[in-house]
Amino acid sequence: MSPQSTAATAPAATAAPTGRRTLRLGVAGPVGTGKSSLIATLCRELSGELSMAVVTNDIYTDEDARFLRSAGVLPEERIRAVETGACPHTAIRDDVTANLDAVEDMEEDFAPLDLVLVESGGDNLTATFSPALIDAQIFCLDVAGGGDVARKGGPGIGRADLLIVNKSDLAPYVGVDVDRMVADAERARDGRPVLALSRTDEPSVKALCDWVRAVIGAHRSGEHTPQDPGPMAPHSHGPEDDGGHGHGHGHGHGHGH
Ligand SMILES: Nc1nc2c(ncn2[C@@H]2O[C@H](COP(=O)(O)OP(=O)(O)OP(=O)(O)O)[C@@H](O)[C@H]2O)c(=O)[nH]1
Repeated sequence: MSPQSTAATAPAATAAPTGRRTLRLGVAGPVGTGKSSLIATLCRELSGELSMAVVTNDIYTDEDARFLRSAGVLPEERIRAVETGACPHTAIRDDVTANLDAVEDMEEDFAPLDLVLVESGGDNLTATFSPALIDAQIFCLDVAGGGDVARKGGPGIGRADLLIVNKSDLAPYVGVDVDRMVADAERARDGRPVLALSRTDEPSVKALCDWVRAVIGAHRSGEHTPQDPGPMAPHSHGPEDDGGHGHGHGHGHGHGH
């Protein structure tokens, strides 16, 4: 793989003097699907064997970073917040400068890092990371969003490196057939992996960790190629979307959640 070779503005992931190469892994998905919890789980499970850091994105707050710090899953200084001040997808796709700065700072401050997790602010079904920012990405849905969501497709569902169907423990309470939701998602993904996850289901947590380890291995050996799932669908903001705070980039979302 040639990491970030697609973007002149994106230098290759910092090759630490030891030769270890950091995997930059994005986690995107609609609001409340469990992105922060998934990242907390990964930190809890993997920080004993990997050197890790986290960059969170929120529109106006550092709430996700505070949640992760209070969870005590990593030393506080390894968790940093980027306040996007605009739609989350802007900072992970259109102008990734603030995130790239944060990721590079982390890689420099804690070299050698094995894994930097970048959490997108909760957005809609079409928000994905630019390969100028990350090497691989997880897209996170949950059963509470409804069993039909996986069928709706879109770049994250269709082409993220891993699709998570999260909170599988809640499926009986929300009338969702997890196996069917996973099968629908697999159909939309041309063989790319789908994982039903619950933080309370150990085998699923282990499968998630194994996937991350495998991507790190492939990244190091040059077998992993960052994919661009594709851009946002064209869209436009109505005044009610704007909430009076002025996005300034003239579009809106079809929130799918
Ligand atoms: N039952 C259950 N609840 C979960 C699971 N994972 C996360 N949650 C809950 O789902 C809610 C949202 O989780 P978060 O991790 O904050 O979701 P998020 O996607 O980071 O949310 P935003 O940052 O607001 O977009 C919280 O109440 C979590 O405790 C899970 O595996 N099972």
